[in-house]
Amino acid sequence: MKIGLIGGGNIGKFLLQSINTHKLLEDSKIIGIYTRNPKSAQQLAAEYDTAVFENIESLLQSDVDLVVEAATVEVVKQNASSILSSGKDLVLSSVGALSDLNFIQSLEKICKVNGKKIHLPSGAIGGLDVLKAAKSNGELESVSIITRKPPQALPGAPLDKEQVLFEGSAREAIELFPKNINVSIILSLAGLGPEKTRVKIISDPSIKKNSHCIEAKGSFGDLSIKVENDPMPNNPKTSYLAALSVLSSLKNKDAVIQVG
Ligand SMILES: NC(=O)C1=CN([C@@H]2O[C@H](COP(=O)(O)OP(=O)(O)OC[C@H]3O[C@@H](n4cnc5c(N)ncnc54)[C@H](OP(=O)(O)O)[C@@H]3O)[C@@H](O)[C@H]2O)C=CC1
Ligand SMILES: O=C([O-])CC(=O)C(=O)O
Repeated sequence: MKIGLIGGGNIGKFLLQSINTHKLLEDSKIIGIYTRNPKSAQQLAAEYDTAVFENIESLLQSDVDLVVEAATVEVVKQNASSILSSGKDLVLSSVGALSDLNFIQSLEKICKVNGKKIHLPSGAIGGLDVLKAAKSNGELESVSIITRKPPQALPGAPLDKEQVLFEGSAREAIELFPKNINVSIILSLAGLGPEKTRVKIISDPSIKKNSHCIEAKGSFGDLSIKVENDPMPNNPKTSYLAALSVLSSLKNKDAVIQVG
């Protein structure tokens, strides 16, 4: 599989290392990278044996089979349609871009017309399998997530005391914290949607890990799950698990035996 990568930050570099250097994905290679800063694209290309796409247009015209986005919510909003229309599958890190039902429906249409797929990794959380099963008979009643991060990972957080920075719906949360709460949107997509998914974001100077506590109720019973994530070394906003989940999506996307 020929992969094109957008974004050369934490997740992008992790994928370059895992796929191009350590060859963890059989018969696959990241053949080119597009990122905002051309200098850093050149450096990454030299270090990880890949090419540079000067712009999105050249990525679209290339022969990559699949594009992995590891950039921003905005990049997905601007480019997802043209990537799928150009005949490439898409794997998203910035799943927060899919908080708008109309946008999802328009992408779905493009996928159907072009025979393409969008893969949404579970990111920095777990429990999506439970929510999908629980809502299959329409009897999932409530879903919430409490995200707790160190203040260095959150915009506008005080360094000296714990503070609730946000409480509301997943739709509002991703508008205000697009780099921090993509998890609430993947949770919404598996469960009750972005209006009905309750979110609390807490800045906590006493912790080093990014934790996500998910609770759900329905006719199945109760779910309570806590993930305590080590952050990526260079970006405390991003949990290591988020990067691993993108690699896992790539590994499993064509598996003949699907788990979960
Ligand atoms: N689903 C989930 O659970 C999680 C999702 N995420 C999301 O995944 C995405 C990637 O995360 P991470 O790797 O940590 O982020 P980083 O900030 O480390 O890297 C982002 C990369 O995207 C590039 N970029 C920014 N804007 C553009 C643009 N307009 N066009 C092209 N490239 C651009 C940046 O370039 P430059 O270096 O020039 O700024 C940088 O290389 C983020 O949106 C993040 O919020 C993160 C964690 C969990
Ligand atoms: O990495 C995390 O713990 C969560 C995160 O940043 C996001 O969902 O955007």
